[in-house]
Amino acid sequence: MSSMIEVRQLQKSFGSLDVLKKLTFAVNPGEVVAVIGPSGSGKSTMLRSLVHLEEVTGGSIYIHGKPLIENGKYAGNADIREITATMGMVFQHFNLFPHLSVRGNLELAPRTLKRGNPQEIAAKSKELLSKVGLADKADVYPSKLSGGQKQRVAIARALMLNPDILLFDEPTSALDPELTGEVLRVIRQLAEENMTMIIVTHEMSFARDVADRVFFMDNGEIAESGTPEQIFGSPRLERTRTFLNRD
Ligand SMILES: Nc1ncnc2c1ncn2[C@@H]1O[C@H](COP(=O)(O)OP(=O)(O)OP(=O)(O)O)[C@@H](O)[C@H]1O
Repeated sequence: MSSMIEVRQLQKSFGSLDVLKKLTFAVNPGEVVAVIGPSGSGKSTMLRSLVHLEEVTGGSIYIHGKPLIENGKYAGNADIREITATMGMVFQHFNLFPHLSVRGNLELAPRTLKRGNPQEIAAKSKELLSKVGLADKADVYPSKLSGGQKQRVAIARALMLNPDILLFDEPTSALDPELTGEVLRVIRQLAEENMTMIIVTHEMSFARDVADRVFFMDNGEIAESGTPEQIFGSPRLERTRTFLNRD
């Protein structure tokens, strides 16, 4: 089985600050990986590097075995837009376009990339809004939605291009506590449907429940990785335990 995504020796520096220090990992199809770790450990930068929102300073990224980046350089023969379109990203602050309706937000990327005709794209956006429980909000503008609704729109939007992998950067951190459940339920449902996902989160009980594997990032490295039982249960994992107890 080839990996959905494989990362080798990935490095990222901002000036003299080494934010990612030779990260190496692979995620298999259908796997859910939760990434936890202290603030500033490089979790967001790692996700942003995967989708080409950051220029890395070294290492390689392969998507479905196809090189996106090799030895820090964008692989010449790869169509970066095609490869990164196989990944959907959901941000902490939703990043919806305020001037577009909910449906407009969903349909912009597939229309721009000409993924289907307008009728097909409209049918898909309708289907995905139903999936996240927002069928009645298609014509509403983001400013009229709650944070939980905005994040569910963002998830539906990320699904519009049929991504092979979804990346979540602290999807519930900007939400009032009573709104996190509705977003976590959607993510849990995607996990049950075998969507491959990497989820950066501070929701420890959610990570424990939904993840097949947990990465504990510390200071630009994956300090520990293992099943939720190993990460959350083992007294051996000293650094992780200190972090979990502090949180
Ligand atoms: N554009 C940038 N320029 C300079 N430094 C940056 C930039 N983006 C991130 N950093 C630094 O990189 C380090 C890692 O940041 P990153 O946001 O990836 O951490 P994180 O683990 O996601 O933290 P948090 O949990 O607070 O979101 C931090 O020290 C941060 O200040």
